[in-house]
Formats: sequence, C-alpha cells, structure tokens
Amino acid sequence: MQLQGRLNHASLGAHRVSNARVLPSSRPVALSRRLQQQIVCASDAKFFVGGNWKANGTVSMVDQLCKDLTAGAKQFDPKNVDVVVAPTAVHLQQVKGALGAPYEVSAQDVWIKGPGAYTGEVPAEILKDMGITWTLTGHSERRAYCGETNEVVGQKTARALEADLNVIPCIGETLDQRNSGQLFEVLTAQVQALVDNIQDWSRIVVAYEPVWAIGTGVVATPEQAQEVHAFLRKLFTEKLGPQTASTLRIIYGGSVSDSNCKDLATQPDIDGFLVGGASLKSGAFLTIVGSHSVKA
Ligand SMILES: O=C(CO)COP(=O)(O)O
Repeated sequence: MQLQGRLNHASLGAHRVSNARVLPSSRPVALSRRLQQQIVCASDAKFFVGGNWKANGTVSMVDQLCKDLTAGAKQFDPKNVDVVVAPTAVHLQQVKGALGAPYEVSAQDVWIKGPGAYTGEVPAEILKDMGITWTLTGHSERRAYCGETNEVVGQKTARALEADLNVIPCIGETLDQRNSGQLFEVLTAQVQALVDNIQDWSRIVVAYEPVWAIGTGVVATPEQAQEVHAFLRKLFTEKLGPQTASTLRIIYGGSVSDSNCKDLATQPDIDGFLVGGASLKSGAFLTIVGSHSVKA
C-alpha cells in the first residue's frame, strides 16, 4: 500500500530541475541561490541495509534467524552492500556470537553519557567492548515513547562516535507535520542538531524514516522518498559541502518489503534501507539486501 497523493509542490515552493526531479526550493527552507541552481547528483556510495529487530525475539527465534542469515550470506556480495542487524540489547551478545562477517551488529540505542552510575543504561564503551560496531540513534519510537529531542539525539550520536562506533541517526516527520506543510522545517531542525554535534561524517549513515510509514504497511512511493532524499542531500551539501554530502549514505525506512524494495532502490538518492518488520524474516530481508543489484 502506498500513501496516496504527493506533496503539494506549489505550497512548498517546489521547482523542477532539468533532470526532471522535483526539488523543494526556497520555502519553507531557504537554501542558498547557489544550491538552488545546482542539480544534486546521486551518491555513488556503497549500498547499506540495516535490520532493526526492535523489541522482538526469543533466544530460539534469534538463533534460527542468525542461522538463516548465515546460510543466506552467499546471496549477496559484501563488496557491494553493507549489512547490519540491530537486535535488542539483551540479544546483542548472542547475535554477535552467531553472526560473523559479512554481517555487523548494531545496538538500537546508546546512553548519552559514558560508563558509571546510570542504572539500566548501556554506554557506547560497553557496546564497543562487546564487539558491537554500530548503533542507531533517534529512532522515531524513542523520540515518541522516550521523549528524545533533537538535541538528545545529536548528543547521543556524538557520544557514540567518540567511543568509535558507527552511527545510524534516524530522522523523519509525522503525518500531521507533513500534512501541515512542516516537512522540510522538521527535517531541517533534525539535521541541524546532527550537524551541531557531529565532526566525523564518514562513520554516519542517515536513516530517513517517515513516521507515517513505519509499521503501517503504508510505504512512501519511490518518488516521495526520492524527493525527500534529494532535499536532504541538498541540505547536507549546503551544511557540510559537496564532497561529504555526496558520499554520505541516506537510507530509507518505513514499510520496506521484499516486494517494494527494488523500485525504491532504483531512486538515485536512496542508498539503502532500514528495515523493521521484514528484517525478522530472513528470506524477505535477504531479498531487500539483494536489491542493491539494481543500483549496479
Ligand atoms: O522503523 C523502521 C526501521 O527502523 C521501519 O519499520 P517497518 O519496516 O516495520 O515499517
């Protein structure tokens, strides 16, 4: 199922550029004249697929999933795609032990401070010590249920980088924000908090996950997703410069499945996926991982 209707470009001040992609221009986010004139090139960064298992799993289910993923690893070429799975914190060690290269393992969240008297939290240093190489930050479920603000997400991201983890900060708008014309304003504020806190962008993969598409079966159309990814690439170009922006991976998440992944993967500014529900089924997940081949 796909969300009906596209952004109202007239109200967003959109304009068409010569490669026929629709990019938002001066309203509501004022981009520089130089950037408005520039056609943003698609990135040629390595494809990236993350599986966010969220708060799911039993010891036996995790065991089976790891076995199936290990058996299926020959279905993709790790030279062309990075594959990372994010189980719950209590399953991290089990997954790390069961799943070797080419897979990497990610936490779903990280503590905002270092080790110490912080009951219940998991700091980046402890993740690193366990051989965990990635963490998500700012997933919309943490923003919604745990009250994480843009500033908190920026600080958690910086903390994880400091401890030498790679980070997948998540951003995205709610349906109300989109429908009330705040899409670009919301994304710009989320991005700004990252820009304020991150020095080294080489260890960042940004996940754009529209909240209305998460777990709903309502996937953004390839055009809707591309439109936002192109906007983000342009915004990152303005904030970080063209070199960093063109190599920064911007991945899409929200109801990605084995049946819609190929159409999304063909979009020039979509560098991969963050997959929720479908990542719990090895067959579907491996098909999504394999969609990198449409980029080749
Ligand atoms: O939140 C997501 C990944 O982080 C997306 O979840 P779904 O793929 O279940 O919609």
